[in-house]
Amino acid sequence: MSRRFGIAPPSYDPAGSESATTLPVGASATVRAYVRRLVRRHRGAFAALVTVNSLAVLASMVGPYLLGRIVEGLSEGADAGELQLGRTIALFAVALAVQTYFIRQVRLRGAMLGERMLADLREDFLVRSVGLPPGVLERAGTGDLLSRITTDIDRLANAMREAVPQLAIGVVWAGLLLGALAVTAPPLALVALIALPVLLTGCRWYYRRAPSAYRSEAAGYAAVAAALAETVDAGRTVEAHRLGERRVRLSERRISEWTSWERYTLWLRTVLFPTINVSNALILSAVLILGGVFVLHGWIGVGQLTTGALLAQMLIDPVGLILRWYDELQVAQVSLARLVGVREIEPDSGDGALAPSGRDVRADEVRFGYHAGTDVLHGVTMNVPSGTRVALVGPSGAGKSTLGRLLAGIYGPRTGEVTLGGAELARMPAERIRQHVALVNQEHHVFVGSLRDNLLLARTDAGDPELWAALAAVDADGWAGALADGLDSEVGSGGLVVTPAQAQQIALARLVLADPHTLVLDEATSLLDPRAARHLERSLARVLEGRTVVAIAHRLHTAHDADVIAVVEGGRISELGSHDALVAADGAYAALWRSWHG
Ligand SMILES: Nc1ncnc2c1ncn2[C@@H]1O[C@H](COP(=O)(O)OP(=O)(O)OP(=O)(O)O)[C@@H](O)[C@H]1O
Repeated sequence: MSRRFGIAPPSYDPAGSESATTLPVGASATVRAYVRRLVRRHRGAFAALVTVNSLAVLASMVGPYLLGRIVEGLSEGADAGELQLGRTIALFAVALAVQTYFIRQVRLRGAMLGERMLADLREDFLVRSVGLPPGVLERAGTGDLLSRITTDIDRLANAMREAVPQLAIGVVWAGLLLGALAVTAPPLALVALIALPVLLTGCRWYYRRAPSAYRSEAAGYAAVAAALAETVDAGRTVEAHRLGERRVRLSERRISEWTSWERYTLWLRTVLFPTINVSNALILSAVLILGGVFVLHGWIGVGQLTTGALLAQMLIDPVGLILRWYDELQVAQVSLARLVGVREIEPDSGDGALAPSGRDVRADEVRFGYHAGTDVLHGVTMNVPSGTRVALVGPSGAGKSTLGRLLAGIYGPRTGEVTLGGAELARMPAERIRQHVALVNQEHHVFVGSLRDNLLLARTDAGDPELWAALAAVDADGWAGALADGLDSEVGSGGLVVTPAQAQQIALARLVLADPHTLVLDEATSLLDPRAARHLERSLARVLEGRTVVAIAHRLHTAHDADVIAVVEGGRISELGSHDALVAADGAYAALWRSWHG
């Protein structure tokens, strides 16, 4: 290992301490299978690239071959006439022109192949990420997925555009040169291979350490940037608490961790590059020295030696190309594994035949946790009959939102079941669940597009009268009607800037259109001004009318109005009953009510 000589890798590994990703990372076998499929899909383009590349390499061999013939002729005492110098020069010029043409073709086709593979990869990945089950994304958070879509795709873009085509070119190039060497002077081909063990040993040593070291170096740099950015962002707090010195020490520690990885990767390169140079020198000197000996013994001609030496010299370029891009490919492999990992998540399918026969929602002995081994809900059983209003109350972190998401079918329970009209939600296709149950939370995103597009998301077949009716139901027909382009008005970033209250109305209008009979309401701890909030509550009340509502109540007056209140404490339902019954029972809810009311 590297501890035996040179610099040992730093003991602190920032790559290892990055927050654990919750989306899976593809196993090596899966990544290899994906690459094989990708190559197979583009086999025609690969074959064309190999063909034009071979033609370019073959044309490049004409020069050494012609020079070898001249040297051979001279050594046999031929005169200028016999050497046909004019014809040789013309042939050389033609070969050069052909080579130039095909090299251009190689570049063009290489770039096109790279772009096509990249487009395929992007498409594969994006299609799959859009189809991820909502629970998976909720659990993993969008950060991990976003970093895969941005950083990992960027890293792969470089590999696809350059590394894959260049590696294919390098391998074909080196192979053809070695083949030509074997045909011209078989003993010289063997001699050229003398350098191989040196090269392979050096590369093996380097590539075993380099990928993880570069990852750690990159993570170390990210940690430096994060520490500095945080210090600047939190400037006032740092000042107020006199944290300056502590922040400087933290930055210094991060910088020293990063530079120790920089030093380590530099050390790796200081071993690799000389190894490559030594192998190159070894190839050429072995061919020249041993080739000279072979000529003296008469085993090969001096012309063969000339051609052989030139071909051996030409080998340096493709070998350099292979090593350079192999390095790049190692880094890309890590990103590819992260992308392929997303493809491994089972898409949300569900049992198409499963349909609810009723509107009652039931949770039965439900246990659920976000991480293996730690449950957030510990055996919750509750019944939400159609048309009732249930309020979930309890301390922060008790599991109210989690229970709400299970009742809305976003997550499936670890054990136990949640059913709607007797049908298990976890086995129902997401599309069908959405027709019956909706989760309403505080996020009211307005997508870039027309107001109509934003509303149609909820029900693609709705006509304009229905859209206007939905807007009227949430009190939004006034401002929407005043827009110059009506439903065609562009909203979202770049278009009309809608106020937070209007965004909430658009979200509620979508809900009216989707018309689910059951709503799980993760109550908005509204950041709106009181007038807008009152306005919105009126609209919301109209939307809720006649539906089953499970409200996660952050304000107790929501609970007061509910038919049934469930007190959630430590992942269990500790009390269940109407407001009056629970106040009379004088338990946890009564205490909460008194403290809030008092
Ligand atoms: N996406 C998530 N990933 C991991 N843990 C989570 C996630 N969401 C919630 N938790 C954890 O589950 C527990 C219950 O959280 P939950 O949000 O359901 O509680 P809550 O009663 O709704 O709290 P609050 O009133 O503060 O929203 C908490 O310990 C919380 O940290």
